[in-house]
Amino acid sequence: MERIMDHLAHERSKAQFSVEEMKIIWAGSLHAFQVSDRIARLVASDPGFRKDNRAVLSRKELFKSALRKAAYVWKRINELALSEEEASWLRFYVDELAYAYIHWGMFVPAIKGSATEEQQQKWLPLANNMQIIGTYAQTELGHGSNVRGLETTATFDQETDEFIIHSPTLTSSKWWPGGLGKVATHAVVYARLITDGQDYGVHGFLVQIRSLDDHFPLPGVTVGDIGMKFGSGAFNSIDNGFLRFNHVRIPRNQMLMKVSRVTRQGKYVESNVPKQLLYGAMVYVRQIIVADASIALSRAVCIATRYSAVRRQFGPPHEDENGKGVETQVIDYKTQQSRLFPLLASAYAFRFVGEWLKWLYTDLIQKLEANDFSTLPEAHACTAGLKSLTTSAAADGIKECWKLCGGHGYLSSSGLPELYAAFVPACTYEGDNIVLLLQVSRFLMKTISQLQTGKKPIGTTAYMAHVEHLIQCRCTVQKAEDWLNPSVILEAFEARAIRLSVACAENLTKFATPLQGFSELSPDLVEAAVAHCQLIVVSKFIEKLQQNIEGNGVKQQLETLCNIYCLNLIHKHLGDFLSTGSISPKQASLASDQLRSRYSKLRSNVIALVDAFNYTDHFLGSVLGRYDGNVYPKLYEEAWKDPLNDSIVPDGYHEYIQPLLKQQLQNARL
Ligand SMILES: CCCCCCCCCCCCCCCCCCCCCCCC(=O)SCCNC(=O)CCNC(=O)[C@H](O)C(C)(C)COP(=O)(O)OP(=O)(O)OC[C@H]1O[C@@H](n2cnc3c(N)ncnc32)[C@H](O)[C@@H]1OP(=O)(O)O
Ligand SMILES: Cc1cc2nc3c(=O)[nH]c(=O)nc-3n(C[C@H](O)[C@H](O)[C@H](O)COP(=O)(O)OP(=O)(O)OC[C@H]3O[C@@H](n4cnc5c(N)ncnc54)[C@H](O)[C@@H]3O)c2cc1C
Repeated sequence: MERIMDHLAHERSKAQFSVEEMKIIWAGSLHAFQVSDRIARLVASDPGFRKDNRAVLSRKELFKSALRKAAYVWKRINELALSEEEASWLRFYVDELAYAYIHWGMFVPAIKGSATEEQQQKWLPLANNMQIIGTYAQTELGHGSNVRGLETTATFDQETDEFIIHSPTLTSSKWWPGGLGKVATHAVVYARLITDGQDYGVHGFLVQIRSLDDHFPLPGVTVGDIGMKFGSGAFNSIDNGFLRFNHVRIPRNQMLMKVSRVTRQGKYVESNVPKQLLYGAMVYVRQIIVADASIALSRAVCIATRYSAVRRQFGPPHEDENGKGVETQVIDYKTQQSRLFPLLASAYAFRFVGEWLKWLYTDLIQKLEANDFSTLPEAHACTAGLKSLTTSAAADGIKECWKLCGGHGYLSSSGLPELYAAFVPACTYEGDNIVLLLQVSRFLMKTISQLQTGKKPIGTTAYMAHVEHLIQCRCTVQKAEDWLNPSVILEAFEARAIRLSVACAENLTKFATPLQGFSELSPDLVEAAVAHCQLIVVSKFIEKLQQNIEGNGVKQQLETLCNIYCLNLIHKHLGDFLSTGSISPKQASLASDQLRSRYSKLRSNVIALVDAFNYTDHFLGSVLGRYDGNVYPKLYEEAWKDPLNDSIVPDGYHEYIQPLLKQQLQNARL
């Protein structure tokens, strides 16, 4: 036991940089670090936030436990008079999916984004004080991705000055909204607005669904939970629900009227803001999900890295720091490094691109407030594309981390199965990842077509202004070290991205209609979108390194991580880089050489690099990822806690095992 604890300490002593300074870089600022650190410790030390028994709870127990915790979170926020920032950190570190995620993450932002000032003044105080609990009811049984295909209707009745909300078909039943099944009192419901016999498409409406007195559904409302979801724990603590309306009436002023409104006379009036603002809550949540992807991936990587340093298998006998003969740490196998280190680099890359995306979103909001809508298409493309890219990579990465931990990774106590089950739906919710990439490709094709009109591309598409150069340039790498030059990397990624996009644009012209072309070429368009999004991540990582980065050795570690992130992408997408002529086969081979050498350079720092995430053992929730590396005794201890071990002889022995054994014995005697 002692040896293992010493082992991680020895790993930490090998770090070539200041972990404390890296913690600040990871958190985003000294202030963010201090607040998050304080709240993380507060949560970890409070027995009310225990979560180690989640995997063995039944659905009902799990749900009730999540309700208790959500109420306790609210109590502590008020008792401690936490600021909004501190409250968000508290919810984050409690790490229990509950209705509050949708209430704060979607219901409140939907009101902020789509309601008029007057409506906000009425509804936001109620929501902010949790006097009402809200959900975001968009998806239906028959349509999720295709929002324009939603079937729920909101028909204006001029006589009573009300909307009649109705579910005309089974497929129009709302299906999936979180917190809807058993908790929410109100919902932002997306429905087709019909007035004067005309259908004006999907709009948002604020609808009360349960009584504030006895919590029963209001007349005309049928509501319930959609059932168990993948994995133990994970999303089963939340009540994703179904909802049907039978001619439910709401006052006219509960239509969210920022984008358009219906007058007392039933006239439909559009305002001067783009109708896409109706989808504003989705843009908001997508940028949060990118931040969440870096968190989820970094948790898994932290677990797999610490465990890989503790675990020993095979190998020529080595001497450890105390001169004892030991087997090889699995982290020293090159295959383990080539699977794990790019994931560590991705966690950092996604953290930085998430930080940038948060800035882009804040900038968008400021512009929208000044009636400047010019950056909305780019913000939509970036949030959609990066949400897709980072969640797909993080979900795959978590699964890889579980395999990197061998058999023990499959145990609930490793924390990895639940982390995977809780995170993988991020590839679907808030927009299916493929559908979102197709949105990005549409944006790219539009940008390319506008190049011919002389319109200058801006922001993340600014590189497209150099299309002529990027289409014919040749990568200058001649030796492995040349791959450490950020401008060489950037140009290779820009060339690959634009060449894939231009090829799609050219191929699209060969079809009878753009629609047919888009459909036939959609796999290619998705690849072009991925290349563009990877370029964004690469360029934001490189930009981060150009900032003033303090701390002993911190910048050097980030440079190594950046190199690994980029070179591994080249390695993984070699087909793209070679087929577009962005690099040559010889340069690809030099990139692989450089990648191997970066792994060796990173090796002695990896434990410190995961320590820099500053995750408490409570938050990690993993025996394999414990800070002290004391894995084996704790695994044994955890095993004893399983309810099956409550009794020596299992329940069911007398009914099913004993008679069987006796029968065999009798048969043998006969
Ligand atoms: C120390 C460490 C530090 C840590 C830092 C901080 C950590 C923070 C961590 C936080 C943790 C929080 C964890 C969060 C986890 C959350 C938990 C659970 C949450 C679950 C929520 C799930 C909720 C949902 O799923 S809600 C339902 C979402 N549904 C969808 O997304 C549907 C997808 N479909 C669509 O979006 C559209 O319908 C679309 C775009 C596919 C269809 O488009 P289409 O072109 O057919 O139609 P139009 O609608 O007509 O579009 C025309 C036009 O508009 C443009 N456009 C489309 N969408 C948008 C938009 N959103 N914004 C702007 N513009 C848009 C489109 O591109 C077209 O443009 P053109 O120019 O005409 O081409
Ligand atoms: C855990 C969880 C929580 C959720 N929470 C909420 C919530 O709070 N509120 C809410 O309203 N919704 C919620 N949802 C619903 C979610 O937003 C939708 O499931 C999501 O938008 C995907 O839509 P879909 O299910 O219709 O998938 P579909 O669109 O039916 O996708 C099925 C397949 O078809 C493919 N496909 C679809 N369209 C195209 C296309 N045009 N081109 C190419 N391929 C295509 C997809 O890539 C996918 O492979 C939640 C979902 C989950 C899993």
